[in-house]
Amino acid sequence: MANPATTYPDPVQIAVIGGTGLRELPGFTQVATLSVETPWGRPSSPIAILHHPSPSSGKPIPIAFLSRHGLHHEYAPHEVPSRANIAALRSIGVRTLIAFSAVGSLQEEIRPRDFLIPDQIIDRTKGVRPWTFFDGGMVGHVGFANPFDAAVSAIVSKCGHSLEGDGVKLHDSGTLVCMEGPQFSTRAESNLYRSWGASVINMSALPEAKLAREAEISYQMICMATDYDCWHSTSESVSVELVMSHMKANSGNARRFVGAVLDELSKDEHADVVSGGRLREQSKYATAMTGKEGRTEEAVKKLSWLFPGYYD
Ligand SMILES: CSC[C@H]1O[C@H](OP(=O)(O)O)[C@H](O)[C@@H]1O
Ligand SMILES: Nc1ncnc2[nH]cnc12
Repeated sequence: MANPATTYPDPVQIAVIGGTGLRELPGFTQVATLSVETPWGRPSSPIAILHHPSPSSGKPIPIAFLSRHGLHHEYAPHEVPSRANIAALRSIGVRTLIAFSAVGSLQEEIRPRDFLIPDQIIDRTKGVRPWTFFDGGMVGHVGFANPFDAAVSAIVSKCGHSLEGDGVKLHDSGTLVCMEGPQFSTRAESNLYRSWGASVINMSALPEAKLAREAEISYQMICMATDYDCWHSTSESVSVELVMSHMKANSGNARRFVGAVLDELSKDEHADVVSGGRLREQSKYATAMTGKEGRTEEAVKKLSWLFPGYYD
């Protein structure tokens, strides 16, 4: 499209964050490109609004697409402006977020090019990434025992299995280690994570998943293994070349998988799941602990941008 619109009139409930090797979703009609400025700065890329026909009603369903590392992969994992990304998505109405990630495998049976839907995360980031919206005069605590959304995960899982036999191999659960990077792990670290029973490793799930939870957005990551990290005795250790070669070779399957998930989420029968009702107003109560006298004007202003009406 030569000149897509710069505004979109309706709330956009579903979004995809594309990671390494998945910087766009071809095959959809792009109807708008939004540049959103948030109190936490600008997102890592403009937000593309894509139209996707609902398989149940035929109605066009809007999908937001954001590129985690920027349009040209210019943001390292620790530089990704996750607060701006999540705030911008929430501000346009997003309540369900599918995040894609290239990961290293920590288990023999999770082979390069296999997909995995994680259900747990171990945080190995180093506290250098801003990781909460609730600071500077508004304290808030949200539950994170289950970092991913079980209802969305069940839908993603069904879609992945429907593509099996067609080149897609899916693992339904697993623990994801999110490390700081940008350097890859040492062999001792890789073996330590294996001894903890972890399944896969990346540098991107956090703070993205935590911020999505604070912003009341149901979040599920789809991982695609691109290497055996550096623990495997017979495989070559992870490198950018190795990651990109598997990503490139399997990008058709990755896109088909995400497309199938969007097809399914766009069905009327999932309207409740997609609208994120389970988390609605969670953050209003999570932040109610700071008395009005203790709140700073700046924190209230920023959080009121994210949650209009919560602090009136
Ligand atoms: C290029 S290898 C390391 C890089 O790949 C993954 O990116 P993403 O999660 O955005 O697909 C990993 O998390 C690292 O950022
Ligand atoms: N081995 C690895 N470690 C961290 N992030 C990755 N992304 C892809 N492979 C990875």
